[in-house]
Amino acid sequence: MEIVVNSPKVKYCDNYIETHYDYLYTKAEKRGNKIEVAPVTEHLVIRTESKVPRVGVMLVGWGGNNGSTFTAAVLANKEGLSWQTKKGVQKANWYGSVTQASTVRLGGDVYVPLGKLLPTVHPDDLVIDGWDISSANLAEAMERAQVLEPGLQQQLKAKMAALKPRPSIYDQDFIAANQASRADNIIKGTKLEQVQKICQDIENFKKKTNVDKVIILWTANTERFTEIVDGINDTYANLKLAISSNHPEISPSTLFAYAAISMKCTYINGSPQNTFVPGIIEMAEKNNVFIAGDDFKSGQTKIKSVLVDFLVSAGIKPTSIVSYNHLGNNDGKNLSAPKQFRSKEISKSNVVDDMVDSNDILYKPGEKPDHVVVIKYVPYVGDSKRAMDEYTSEIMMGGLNTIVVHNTCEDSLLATPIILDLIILAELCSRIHLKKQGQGDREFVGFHSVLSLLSYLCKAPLVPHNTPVVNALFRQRACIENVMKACLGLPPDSNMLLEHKVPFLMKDEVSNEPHKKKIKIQNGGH
Ligand SMILES: NC(=O)c1ccc[n+]([C@@H]2O[C@H](COP(=O)([O-])OP(=O)(O)OC[C@H]3O[C@@H](n4cnc5c(N)ncnc54)[C@H](O)[C@@H]3O)[C@@H](O)[C@H]2O)c1
Ligand SMILES: O=P([O-])([O-])O[C@@H]1[C@@H](O)[C@H](O)[C@@H](O)[C@H](O)[C@@H]1O
Repeated sequence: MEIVVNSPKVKYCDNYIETHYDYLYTKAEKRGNKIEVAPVTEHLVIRTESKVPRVGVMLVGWGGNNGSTFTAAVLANKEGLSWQTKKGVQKANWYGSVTQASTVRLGGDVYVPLGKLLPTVHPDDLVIDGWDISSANLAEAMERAQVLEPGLQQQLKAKMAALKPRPSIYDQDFIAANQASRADNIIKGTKLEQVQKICQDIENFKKKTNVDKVIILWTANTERFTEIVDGINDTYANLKLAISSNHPEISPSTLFAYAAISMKCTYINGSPQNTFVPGIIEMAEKNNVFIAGDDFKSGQTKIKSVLVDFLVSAGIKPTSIVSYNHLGNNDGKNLSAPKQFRSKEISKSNVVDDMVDSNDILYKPGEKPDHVVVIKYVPYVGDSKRAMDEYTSEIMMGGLNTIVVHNTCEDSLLATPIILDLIILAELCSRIHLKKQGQGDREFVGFHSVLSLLSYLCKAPLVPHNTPVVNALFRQRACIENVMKACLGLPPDSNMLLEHKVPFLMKDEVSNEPHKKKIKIQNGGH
């Protein structure tokens, strides 16, 4: 299925799609008791390279529940596998992926898969590799994860067994002590030597697979937060020196990010820790490399960013949010340690700030709902995360409304499609370049290195300095959809549907006779 835009503003060239796009937005400023508002139009030229490269993905934590499940899902979908379950035959699919299983309205009642709006990497074509502190091969990891049905695992076993994670950087100071028993596959040496080895691994992977681009994604365990120390990790130069001097406060995830950026590879953080210390952000900006994160937005938080948005935008005041969950996978085991839980608690707690701050009718300055996050490790339930949420809100005249949500799922089957979308959308963004119209031979430029367009997929979106954090889920999704439409010269869906409301815009013009309501009078009723 091919989308062809009929517009003088859209040019289909051999290697790219080019559009002349008027980007409209509004500037508003409070001045005393006045608010000054001005519509702004930026006349842009947007160029999207249409040749999709051969993409390699290197997962840090490849042998984990998410890493092994993602790899199995790519193979199972590529081979069109199906397997017997107690409810019948199940076929491989990408449910939960916004690029593969969600649609966007092009116009009228025509909907297309979001991932088909522009040329994007096909999941079947991804080449996967990675690192793990555990030496288990991917078949052993898949079995250990207890996520996928045996009928599927059996079909994948041989191929997965051939995949072996590369030795990784292990630092017991950053993840829970209970992870030490897994650490039998580590790179010895100083931090600089470890970074150099990671760079060699990336180079080796590129040569072995002949991929055009490599994206590196952290799906390893949650680390404790790194302390931001002036002179150590506060600038790119200091970070470089700190690594050379083997400073203990440089985490494995920051070392991976440093290596990735050194190799010009996009780096994505699927966990909540602050991998992106200021020195890394400066390094990414100076090297014009994408970084994105933090912490996959997969389940309980995703629902929260919809429910609170609904409540606040409906003028209802959430006053207490209690998010409890328990799970029994290794992620849960790692999070049972206080410092690692604290990283997750932070990323799960800030997700309502933008919605609360948007409504000063409900909330006084600085006022927030009570918000509690609880995570418990219960080995027996494995990857089947049980989440229970209670939302208490004030409604009018002193009324209270309490919403309780119970949500059970295989956590890794929620995170795996998020990993796919992060990879596909990050790669697409690397092929989009813009400039202002009328700038002649001025260079096209790409998005800012901090790829906030991926916020939809992250609990704690990393954004460029001094720019707003958006957590409301459908605003985040609209950002992705509308940027992709802009690359086709198409306007955002305003949802006004005036073509169905204003007679002279309606397809079959209707008479302007006032609409006579037929009111049935029954029993002389009033
Ligand atoms: N729904 C979800 O599963 C979900 C949602 C949001 C975030 N996350 C985050 O994703 C990450 C992975 O989740 P998971 O369920 O796959 O966990 P997991 O424990 O099953 O997998 C993590 C893997 O990372 C490995 N590892 C740990 N430190 C490493 C290092 N320094 N280098 C390389 N490998 C290392 C471990 O050996 C393990 O195999 C966690 O940080 C988790 O908090 C998961
Ligand atoms: O994405 P989400 O469901 O809000 O949050 C999840 C937590 O509830 C879970 O305890 C943790 O193990 C997962 O890594 C994930 O972060």
